[in-house]
Amino acid sequence: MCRHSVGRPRRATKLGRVTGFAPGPLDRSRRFYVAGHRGLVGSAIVRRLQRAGFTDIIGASSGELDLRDRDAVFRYLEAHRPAYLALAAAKVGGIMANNTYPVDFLSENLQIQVNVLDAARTYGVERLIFLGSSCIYPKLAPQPIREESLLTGHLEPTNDAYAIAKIAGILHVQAVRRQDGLPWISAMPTNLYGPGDNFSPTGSHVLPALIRRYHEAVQAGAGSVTNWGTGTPRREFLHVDDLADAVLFLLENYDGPTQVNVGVGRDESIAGIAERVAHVTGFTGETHWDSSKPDGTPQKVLDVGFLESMGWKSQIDLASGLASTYDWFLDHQTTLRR
Ligand SMILES: NC(=O)C1=CN([C@@H]2O[C@H](COP(=O)(O)OP(=O)(O)OC[C@H]3O[C@@H](n4cnc5c(N)ncnc54)[C@H](OP(=O)(O)O)[C@@H]3O)[C@@H](O)[C@H]2O)C=CC1
Ligand SMILES: C[C@H]1O[C@H](OP(=O)(O)OP(=O)(O)OC[C@H]2O[C@@H](n3cnc4c(=O)[nH]c(N)nc43)[C@H](O)[C@@H]2O)[C@@H](O)[C@@H](O)C1=O
Repeated sequence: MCRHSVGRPRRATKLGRVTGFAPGPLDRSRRFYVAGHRGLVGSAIVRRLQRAGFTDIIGASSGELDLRDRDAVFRYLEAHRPAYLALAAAKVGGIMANNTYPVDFLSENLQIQVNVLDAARTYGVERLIFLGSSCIYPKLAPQPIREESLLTGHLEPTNDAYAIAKIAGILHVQAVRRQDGLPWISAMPTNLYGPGDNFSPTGSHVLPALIRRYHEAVQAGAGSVTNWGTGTPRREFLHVDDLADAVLFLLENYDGPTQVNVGVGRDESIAGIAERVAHVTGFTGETHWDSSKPDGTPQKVLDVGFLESMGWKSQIDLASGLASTYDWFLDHQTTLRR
């Protein structure tokens, strides 16, 4: 097994932030593997890396490389030997998909993570970022949610299986840091949206679902739409291009065991979000709520103080992000991936 130690000795602070050690810029000519490069997040990371001048970015679709296949993953890493890796491949879905298929969300994500992280360790990936999700935090964590809230309470039942897989990923990265001294890190994004999202009516997250629903209502001349739940839960939304920027920022500026929250630090009710989407799509009818569908966690907004203390802040406000995502949806309606 290859064991690479990168950088000078480190000293951890309370949040695990490292003092006296700066990871520094990544070498733009070295190979960067973006696992999940066709997804919402992976494709945004590729765009960000290209803009930053990376010249050797690799990826493989799930058809070309099923990351649940351990032998295939090891063969891929052995053949390609990336220096850097962003793990943005996962089984991902909204509240209904998570609630309906918990075994798939637990099992597939554990397999993908364990295979990729083990192979990356074996073949000496020097810098790696693992992506989790804000659902790793307890359902009733104090808001805004700080990184220290991890493992302090019960999870939201609609996504507990997915959350457990993601928590295992965080621990996996921390264990590699402890055992091998590699400067691998984890980031926990809040709810994301943007170009390349999954707009499936049943499988997607709320924003793409509402964009499609309101758009189709306008097209059909419908007088009302019905959304899931009560509309009272509160969520925070980060544009995926901001997340991709944070991913590169963290790889170049952060080296610590604590998973880093990535968000905007502001939330809004789902009913408020629905009003925004109605406005963007030009829908003027009524909105109804189907309370037989799950609300999920009542509120989820991240404390982003840790990331902001390092010098990063989100740039894309929800109004303009929503407008550009709707434009993207209009341009890609006929070629949506789901
Ligand atoms: N979307 C969101 O709101 C949030 C996402 N995240 C995290 O970001 C990461 C990426 O999510 P997102 O981009 O939204 O998800 P997407 O569903 O858009 O993309 C997931 C990607 O994973 C790949 N993938 C899935 N299963 C396999 C497999 N068995 N083998 C190979 N590749 C596979 C897919 O490849 P292919 O296209 O080739 O099939 C796809 O490109 C996840 O870790 C997720 O937890 C975190 C917080 C919020
Ligand atoms: C990112 C995050 O995403 C999921 O958790 P979630 O935050 O609950 O995400 P969601 O976007 O699916 O729903 C947010 C809220 O919106 C309401 N809602 C209304 N109408 C629709 C609707 O049509 N579709 C959806 N999906 N939700 C709707 C819905 O009832 C809920 O109250 C998990 O996958 C979790 O694992 C995870 O990581």
